[in-house]
Amino acid sequence: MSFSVRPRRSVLYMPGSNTRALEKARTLAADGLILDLEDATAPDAKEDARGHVCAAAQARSYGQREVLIRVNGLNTAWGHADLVACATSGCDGVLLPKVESADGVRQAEAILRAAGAPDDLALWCMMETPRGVLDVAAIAGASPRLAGLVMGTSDLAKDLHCAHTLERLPLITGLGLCLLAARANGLAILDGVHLDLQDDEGFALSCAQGRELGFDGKTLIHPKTIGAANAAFAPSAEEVAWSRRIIEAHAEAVREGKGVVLVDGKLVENLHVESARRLVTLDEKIAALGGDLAQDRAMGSQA
Ligand SMILES: CC(C)(COP(=O)(O)OP(=O)(O)OC[C@H]1O[C@@H](n2cnc3c(N)ncnc32)[C@H](O)[C@@H]1OP(=O)(O)O)[C@@H](O)C(=O)NCCC(=O)NCCSC(=O)C[C@H](O)C(=O)O
Ligand SMILES: [Mg+2]
Repeated sequence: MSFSVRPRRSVLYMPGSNTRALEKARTLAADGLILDLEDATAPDAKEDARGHVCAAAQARSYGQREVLIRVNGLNTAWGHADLVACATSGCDGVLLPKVESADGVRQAEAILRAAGAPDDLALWCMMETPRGVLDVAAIAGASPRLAGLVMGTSDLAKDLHCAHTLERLPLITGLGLCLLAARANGLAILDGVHLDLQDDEGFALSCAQGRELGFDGKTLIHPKTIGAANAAFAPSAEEVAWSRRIIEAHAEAVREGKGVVLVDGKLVENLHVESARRLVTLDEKIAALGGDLAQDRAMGSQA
C-alpha cells in the first residue's frame, strides 16, 4: 500500500464565525486548518460564517497550510448550501461531520460534483458516532475523493457514555478500527482534540500515544498547542539518522545479492526500508516548509 506523504502534524480548528481567528491562522505554524461551520459556529451565525470561510479559502492566503472546511450535516438546514458553497471555494478539502455510511459520503460527493467541484477537491470524514465507526471500512472506500478521516473523540465519548481518561482505553477500539480502515484504503488519519487547554502533560501524552498508534497528526483547538503537536508527530533526529543508515545498509546488501542485513544486531528487510523511506520523506517535507511555518517551527508556536 503506498501513501502520499504530507505533514499533517497539527491541524487547528477555528470557528468560521471568528474572523479574528481566520485572520490569525495565516501566521500560525499549523500544518492544516479546519474552518468550522458545524459545532463551533452558533446557529444564528452559520450563514455569515459560510461567507467568511469561503472568502478566506478563496483568498488563498494560508500558504502551504492544508485548508479544510467542516460543513454542517446534510440532515441540517445548512448542510446542502455549505457543500455547494465549498465546491468552488478553493479549499483543499471538505470535512463531513458525523459520517455514518458510505451512502452519506456518496450523497455529499454528488452534491459537490453537481456544484462544479474540481477533481482535486478532497473529501474528509469525521468518525465520531458508534454507527460510523462500525461502518468505517465501507465509508473509507466510498469515494475516490476521500483523502482522510478525522477522529471526533468528544462526540464518540458522549455517545459511548465513556470517560475521557489519560490512557484513552475506552476509545481504543474505535481509534483502532478507524486506523485500520484508513490505512487499508491509503487514507490519512488525524487524532481527536484534547479539550483541557491547561493540561499540558495530558496533551503531550495523548500526542505521544496518537503517534504510537499510527496517526498522522492531531486536531487542535488552540494555537498554543501547535508547537507540541508539531514536535510529537515529527520524526526525531535519531529516527531520521537510523532510517538513513538502514536504507544505505540494505542497498549495499542488495548490491551484494542479499535481501536482508543486520544493522546493530537488528534485522533489516525491505519492509523496514519502506517505512524508513516514508519517514525520511516526511522529515524532508517538514524541513521544506517555508516562511513563517519554518520560523514558527524553530521557535515553537506562540498564540
Ligand atoms: C477555546 C477558544 C474559545 C479560546 O479562545 P480565546 O479565549 O480567544 O483564546 P485566547 O485569548 O487564548 O487566544 C489567544 C489568541 O489566539 C487566537 N486564537 C484562539 N483560538 C484560536 C483558534 N482556534 N484558531 C486561530 N486563532 C485562535 C485568538 O484570536 C487570540 O489572538 P489575538 O487576537 O492575536 O490575541 C478558542 O481557542 C476556540 O474557539 N477554539 C476552537 C474551538 C473549536 O473550533 N471547536 C470545534 C472543534 S472541536 C470538535 O468539534 C471536536 C469533534 O467534533 C469531536 O466530536 O471530538
Ligand atoms: Mg464532533
